Amino acid sequence: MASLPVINVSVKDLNSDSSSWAKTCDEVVRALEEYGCFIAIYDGVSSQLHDAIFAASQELLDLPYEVKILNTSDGAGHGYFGQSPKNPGFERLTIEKATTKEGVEAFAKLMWPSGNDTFSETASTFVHAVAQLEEIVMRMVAKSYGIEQHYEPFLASTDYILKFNKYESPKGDEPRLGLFPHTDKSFITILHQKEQGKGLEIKTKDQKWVEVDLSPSGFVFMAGDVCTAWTNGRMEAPVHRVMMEGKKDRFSMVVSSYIRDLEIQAPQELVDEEHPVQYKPFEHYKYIDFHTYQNSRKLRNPLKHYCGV
Ligand SMILES: O=C(O)CCC(=O)C(=O)O
Ligand SMILES: [Fe+2]
Repeated sequence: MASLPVINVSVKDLNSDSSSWAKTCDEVVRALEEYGCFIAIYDGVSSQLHDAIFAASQELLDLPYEVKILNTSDGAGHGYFGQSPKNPGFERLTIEKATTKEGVEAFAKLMWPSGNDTFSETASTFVHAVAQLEEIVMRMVAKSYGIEQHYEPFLASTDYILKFNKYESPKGDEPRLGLFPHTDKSFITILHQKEQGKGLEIKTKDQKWVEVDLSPSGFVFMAGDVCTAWTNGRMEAPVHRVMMEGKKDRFSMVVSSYIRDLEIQAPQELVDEEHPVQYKPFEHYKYIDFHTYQNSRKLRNPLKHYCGV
């Protein structure tokens, strides 16, 4: 059975010599062009931080329902999700603007009226470390495509959201859908999981589901729809879902990036006769609004529908 490429992007290994860096750039681009994602091995999240973020997740998800539903969102369609008859056994809380002190502290205050410094510090350290992974990999992509000067402005205009996901194990012996198939509406999404095991599945270009057996040191690095548009279709956001099997609940952490203030448009370097422009320029948050308010879930390809040429 096919499996996703595994690529070491640990800072300590990459800095050692530049030929390994160039080789890793190639691997990253090839994986993202072929699968829209890969498994990154990354040393920026220590095992202590791994344990701390999942302890924080447990503490958060253990809060009473009346508290968790205070996590609302008026824009990006995130906020609390849970106890839905359509998607039983799935629960999620979301911190918006999670790389900012205000974002994390406002969330913590909502959940724990007198604040929760340990939680805030852990969430903040984790999201910064994962954002660093995104930057490392996207610099490789930008360098390989010769579009570094187009990537640079994104760095100052990126919002990160942090999601805490819980999937209950199925009641009987039958596997159960934990999260319906979708592509992410982000620029990039990075996924991390508490314990070794399966759950996440990725659809390949030949329409086969690949099970992702993720280790606690692995991160699934995934292109979102906005990356598809920006790379002029070279890196397609993969359709993915969660399937639950066995007796254990599954916990995952997801960091997604959103580009504000800038128009999303493929750089000229990625447009030529062989690669005519595929998407009209658009704003990321307007695309999110479209997704939130126009019920785009029914569409087979929301990005094409929204801004396809
Ligand atoms: O928990 C997972 O592995 C997948 C989550 C996901 O696809 C999402 O939050 O968009
Ligand atoms: Fe997703």
